[in-house]
Parts: sequence; structure tokens; C-alpha cells
Amino acid sequence: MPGTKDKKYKRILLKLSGEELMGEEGFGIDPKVLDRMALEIGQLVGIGVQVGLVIGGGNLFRGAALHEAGMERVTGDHMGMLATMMNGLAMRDALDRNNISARVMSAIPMSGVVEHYDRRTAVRYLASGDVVIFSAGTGNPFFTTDSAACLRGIEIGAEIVLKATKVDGVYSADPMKDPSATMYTRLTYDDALQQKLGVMDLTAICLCREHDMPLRVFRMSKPGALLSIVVGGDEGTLIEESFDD
Ligand SMILES: Nc1ncnc2c1ncn2[C@@H]1O[C@H](COP(=O)(O)OP(=O)(O)O)[C@@H](O)[C@H]1O
Ligand SMILES: O=c1ccn([C@@H]2O[C@H](COP(=O)(O)OP(=O)(O)O)[C@@H](O)[C@H]2O)c(=O)[nH]1
Repeated sequence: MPGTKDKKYKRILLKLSGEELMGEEGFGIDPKVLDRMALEIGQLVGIGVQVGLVIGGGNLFRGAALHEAGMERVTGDHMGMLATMMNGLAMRDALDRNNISARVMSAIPMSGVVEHYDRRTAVRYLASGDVVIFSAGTGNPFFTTDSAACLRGIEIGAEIVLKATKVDGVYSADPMKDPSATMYTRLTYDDALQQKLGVMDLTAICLCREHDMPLRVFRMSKPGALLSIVVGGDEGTLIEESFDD
């Protein structure tokens, strides 16, 4: 395993796709995926990286899908945010089982179950080596967990936001729909915004552009990809302001 000196980042914000937590199940959480991610996160903690986590809720509920099925949108979004809290609790449990100390904080207070989000407390936990899971998204309807990840990443002073997703990186078009799409290794925020590359919502990319927060998109199911990135590897697609080299 790489030594502490080898790591490129001291503090990261990792966004995990809710849908990927389903693994081979059609709905819910596959414990095998949780365990694998817990072990990969443990490797980062082991080399001294501070890890903030945001987990999506798409394996359980999405406000937009509930709305399409007839539910009032804000109620659907509230259910989506509660779904991210459930995923957060499941991930904390998997981290605990693997002896990795973790906390769940929530943008929506749920006393007795999780702590209410407080930035200064979160930063203290991170500095002491705990993984901090930021649940319930931004706490507001009409946002996504991608935006929540970028927001929390900026707030906690992470050096990069890593989006672990279903595809290898950002492509010229949705690779699930267009097999001729080609993958970019690097993009500027403006490229991603102007070409409306749908891998992330535009609000999330705008927020990163505004605050000069680099973003890397990579495949969540690729074993070792996370550690490789943290020690300077070139997995997936890097989105940043400009290319200096
Ligand atoms: N230009 C693009 N490059 C890469 N993926 C894209 C692009 N446009 C759309 N996508 C889709 O974006 C999705 C991103 O996954 P993810 O954020 O995990 O999904 P969600 O947040 O909807 O669960 C992928 O499933 C991919 O098919
Ligand atoms: O700040 C937020 C974050 C999430 N959500 C809701 O929670 C759902 C689950 O999040 P997301 O779709 O981002 O999860 P992922 O696609 O990453 O699994 C969303 O569809 C929204 O309904 C929300 O209302 N506000």
C-alpha cells in the first residue's frame, strides 16, 4: 500500500451513486457493494486521507420519478433526501464493521438518529480521522446529491470532489445511449457546461467553477480506482478551470 507521503490529496469529498449501491439487486442496497466501498474508503483513511462522503438516493427514491408517477414534487424530494439518510446509515454500519470510524450528519435534523450538519464540527471530525457522511443532500428540494457533494466539498475545504458513477468518465454524449461516444480525460468547466454533458447537473458544475473546485468523474465499480486517484492516478475525467501543463 502507498505510504502517507504518496498521497496527492489530504482531504477529499467523495460522491457515491445511490443507484450503484443496488449492485445486482433491483432496488435497495447490496451489502457486497457497501462492503467493497467501505474497504476502499478504509484504504484512503489508512494513508491519512480525510474523507467526506455524499451518497445519492437513486437506489431508493428520486423526487423527479415520484413526481412523474403523480406525487407532489417537494414531497418526492423529501423522500429522496430521506433515502440518502438511509444509505448513509447503511454505509456507516459497513464502515463500523470494517473498523473505520465514521459519523453521519444530516442537513435535515433527525435527533436521536443522526447529528445535524454543522460545518465546524464536521471539519473537526475529519481532522481527527473520522469519515463524515453528509446525508439529506442540501436539505432543499429541487437539488441533487451532486450539488450537495460540490457544496459540502467547498464548505469543508476539500481539495477535489470525486464523483463515483456508473460510467468510466465524461463522454462526448451519454455512453449508455450512444455507443460511438468518446471519453474525455480532461475538460474545463466551460466545456462541460456549454456542451451540456449530462453526467452531472449544471448547478453542481457551476458551483465548482465559481469556487475553483476540481472534479473527477470515474467508474465506481472499478476496483482500486479510488486509491489510484488519491495517489495521483489519471482515472476517468478531470474537470477543472484550465490546463496549466
Ligand atoms: N456526456 C456524458 N458522459 C458520461 N455520462 C453521461 C453523459 N450524459 C449522460 N450520462 C449519464 O449520466 C449518468 C451519471 O450517473 P450518476 O450520476 O451516477 O447517475 P444518477 O445521479 O442519475 O444516479 C450515467 O449513467 C450516464 O449514462
Ligand atoms: O439536495 C438535495 C439532494 C437530493 N434530493 C432528492 O434526493 C433524491 C436522490 O438524490 P440523487 O438523485 O442525487 O441520487 P443519485 O442519483 O446520486 O443516486 C433526488 O432525486 C432528489 O429527489 C433533494 O431533493 N435535494
